[in-house]
Amino acid sequence: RLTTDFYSKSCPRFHDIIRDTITNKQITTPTTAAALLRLFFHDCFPNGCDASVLISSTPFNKAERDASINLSLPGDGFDVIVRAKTALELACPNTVSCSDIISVATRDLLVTVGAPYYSVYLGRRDSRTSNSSLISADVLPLPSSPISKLIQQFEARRFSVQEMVALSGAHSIGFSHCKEFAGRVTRQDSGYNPRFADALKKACSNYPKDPTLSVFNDIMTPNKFDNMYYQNLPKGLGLLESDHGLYSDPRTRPFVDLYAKDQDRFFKDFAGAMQKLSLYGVKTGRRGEIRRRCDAIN
Ligand code: HEM
Ligand SMILES: [Ca+2]
Repeated sequence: RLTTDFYSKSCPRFHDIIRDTITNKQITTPTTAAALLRLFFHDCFPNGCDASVLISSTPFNKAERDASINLSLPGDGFDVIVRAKTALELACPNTVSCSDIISVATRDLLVTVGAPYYSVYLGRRDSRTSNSSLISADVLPLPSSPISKLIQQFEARRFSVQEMVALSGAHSIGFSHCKEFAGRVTRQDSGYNPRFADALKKACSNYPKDPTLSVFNDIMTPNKFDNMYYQNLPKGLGLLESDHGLYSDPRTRPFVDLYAKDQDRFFKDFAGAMQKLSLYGVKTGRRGEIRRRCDAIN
């Protein structure tokens, strides 16, 4: 029941306003694209794309964004949505949902860093709840999880093994904090390229004292969305254990090889999987609301 032209009458400048907002933000803060992409994943994957991750906690409710796995979600992802919502409320009050804004802003930011375009269907409504306890029941993938567990988590949401590998291409941009992979750096059987392991040891040597230390997910082309992520994996240049696992496991490796060789195929499959992710568990009609502010239920 969602349509691509949902706001064409009620808010004709919808797409222009989002594009202006994300362009300004990405120029001043080039980490925004990766920040919002991860935020979008953490909104959609647990309970559907309903902007539940944007809700702030109150004295009576600990919200999703304060679940421990979400504490590292970068502020710039939240900020770009606040900016777009503010501009859209001025142009078309009480009309555009926060979940539609996240979906389109993510797509538009991805395009600015070189990712393929895909249409985003619109008409989502926003959740009326957000509860951190839902997130702690490990519904989001952990870098230390075995590939079998990751496959299960994606298949439980009707994403195939191939779609999981394509979506993991998101790690073509952005960075990870040292604590997410530091344990792997000192292991002999880590699968890291030895020179890469040495560089990581150096980069992270002070991480217990400085938890902000982080490393690019794709050391070769960190700010460009491309298939380099897959080319890195066979060389031992995958940063997270879960990245490396996609290459070492026979169920996922054929897709890593495919995408490493064929960027067009990767782009086609990534675009399809992102469109599918953006439709996962969406709420329409009375199951949701158009939030007036993205960080609070009406
Ligand atoms: C397959 C299982 C996955 C695991 C285990 C995983 C895990 C992680 C971890 C631990 C980080 C580092 C976070 C930090 O230190 O701040 C990260 C970063 C990131 N993840 Fe994933 N992720 C997975 C799949 C995905 C998917 C499907 C997407 C999007 C479609 C995604 C998008 C991102 C992005 C864009 C970043 C960089 C964030 C930034 O630079 O601010 N990840 N991921
Ligand atoms: Ca959600």
